[in-house]
Amino acid sequence: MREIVTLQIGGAGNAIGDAFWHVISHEHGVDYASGRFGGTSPLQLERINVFFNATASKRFYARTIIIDTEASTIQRLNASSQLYRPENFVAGSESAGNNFARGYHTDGAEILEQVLDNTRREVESVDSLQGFQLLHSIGGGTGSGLTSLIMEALVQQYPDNLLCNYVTIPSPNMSQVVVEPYNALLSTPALVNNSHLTFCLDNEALFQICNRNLQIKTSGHEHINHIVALTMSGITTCLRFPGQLNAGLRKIYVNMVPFPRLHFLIPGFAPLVTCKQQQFSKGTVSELVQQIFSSNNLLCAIDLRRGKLLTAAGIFRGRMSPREVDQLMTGVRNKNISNFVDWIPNNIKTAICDIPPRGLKMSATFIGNTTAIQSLFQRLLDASIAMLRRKAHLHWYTGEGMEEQEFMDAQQELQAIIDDYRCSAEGDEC
Ligand SMILES: COc1ccc(-c2[nH]nc3c2-c2cc(OC)c(OC)c(OC)c2CC3)cc1
Repeated sequence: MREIVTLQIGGAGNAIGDAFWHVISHEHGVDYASGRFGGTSPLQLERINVFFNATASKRFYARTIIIDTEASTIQRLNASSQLYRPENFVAGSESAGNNFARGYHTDGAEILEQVLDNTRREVESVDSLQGFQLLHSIGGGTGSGLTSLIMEALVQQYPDNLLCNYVTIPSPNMSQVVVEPYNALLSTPALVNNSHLTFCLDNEALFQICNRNLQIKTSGHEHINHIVALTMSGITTCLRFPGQLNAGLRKIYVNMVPFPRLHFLIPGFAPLVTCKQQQFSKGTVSELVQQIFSSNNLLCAIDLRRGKLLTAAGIFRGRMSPREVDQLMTGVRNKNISNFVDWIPNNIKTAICDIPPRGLKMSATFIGNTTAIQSLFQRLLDASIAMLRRKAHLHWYTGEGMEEQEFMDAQQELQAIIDDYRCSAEGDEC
C-alpha cells in the first residue's frame, strides 16, 4: 500500500486538517468520534491505509501528526475524536506569536525533534511510504516558520519521498495580523525549494466564495474549512479509491509539474453550495465542467484568462457518462486553446470515480498549473515591499535573530518564481 503521513501545523493547518478528516472518514465509513468502521462497501476499505492506520481493536486512526506551538488549539481535537492518536500530539509551551522568526528559530525549533520523532514512528509503521502532506498557513508564525523548518528536515531525512503542501495564503482584505505579508514572504524559499506539490488555498478567494457563491455574510471559518476539505477530498479521490489510474502522489507530480520549481497548483471545486443547498443541487455534467473552468470556482483569487494552463486535471465524482465528460473537457480545451500552452501536448487529464462526496449527486474538482498564478505571487511581493521599504515591524524579526537580508533574499526568490511562470507562458527558456 502507498501510505501518506499527514502533518497538520498551526491553527489554520489543524482547522483544515480536522475538516479533511471529518470529510474523508465519512467517505470511508469510519465514525469520526470513535474511529469505528461502519461502512457498507469493500471499496471504502480497499485503499483506506493510504491515510489511516488500523488499530488492534479494528478501529482506525488518522495517520497524522497534530502540531502547534501552543497547546490550547489542539487540545480541543484530542477531546473531540479518537481518530487522533494521543501520542501524535506535539505542542509547544508558547505561541509563535504570528512571527515566522519564532516559528523557525525559537518556539517552533523547541518542538522540532518531537515532531520528527513522531513522524518517524508513523513512517516506520507503514509498508511503503509515498510521501507527506503538510497542512498549514503561511500568514501565521507556526504555519510559516515551523513548517519551513519541518520541510527542511523532512527533505533531508526522507530524500526519496514527496512533500505535498496544502497552504492557506493570507489576504489583505481578510487579514488577521499586519505582519502576514512578512511571514508569507519568508515561507517562499522553503515552498519553492522543498515542496514538490503546493496546493494554494487563497483566503481572498475563499472569503469571496462564501460571500458570492454561498451568500454567507459571516466570515465563519467553518464554511471555508469545509470548502477546503471537500476540495482536498476531491484531489485525493484517486489516491483513496480504486480506479482506472494507478494513482500516487508521484504520478500527479510527474504529470502536472513540467519543471520542478513550477509546482504551485490552483484547486477549484463545483458545485460550491452550502450543506443546505446541496440537497437541491441538480448539477449536470455540463454545468460542472463549465463551473470548474470559471475563476469564480477557484480557491485562488486569480483570473485563468490572464495566463496559460501548463497542465490541468479534472476529477469527477458520481454516476455520469465518461464519454460525456471526455467530450465536454475536450470541448473546453478546443474552445480555449489559447489558454493552454502549446508546448505540452495532452496537458489535460480527466478521472472519474463513481462514489460521490457526501450530500452531493456529483461533483468536480479542478487542479490547474497556470501561469496566471503570477498575480497571486505579485500580491504577496507588493505587500511585503510596501512594509519593508519603511522597515515597518522589522524589529519583531531582527529581535529574534533574523537579518534584513533574509527578507531581501526571499523577495528575490519570489520575484524569480514570478519570472519563471512568465517565461513558461511565453514558451521561453526559463
Ligand atoms: C495533466 O495531465 C495529466 C495529469 C495527471 C495524470 C495522471 N497519470 N497518472 C495519474 C494521474 C492522475 C490524474 C488525476 O486527475 C485527473 C489525479 O487526481 C488528482 C491523480 O491523483 C491521484 C492522478 C494520479 C495518477 C496524467 C496526465
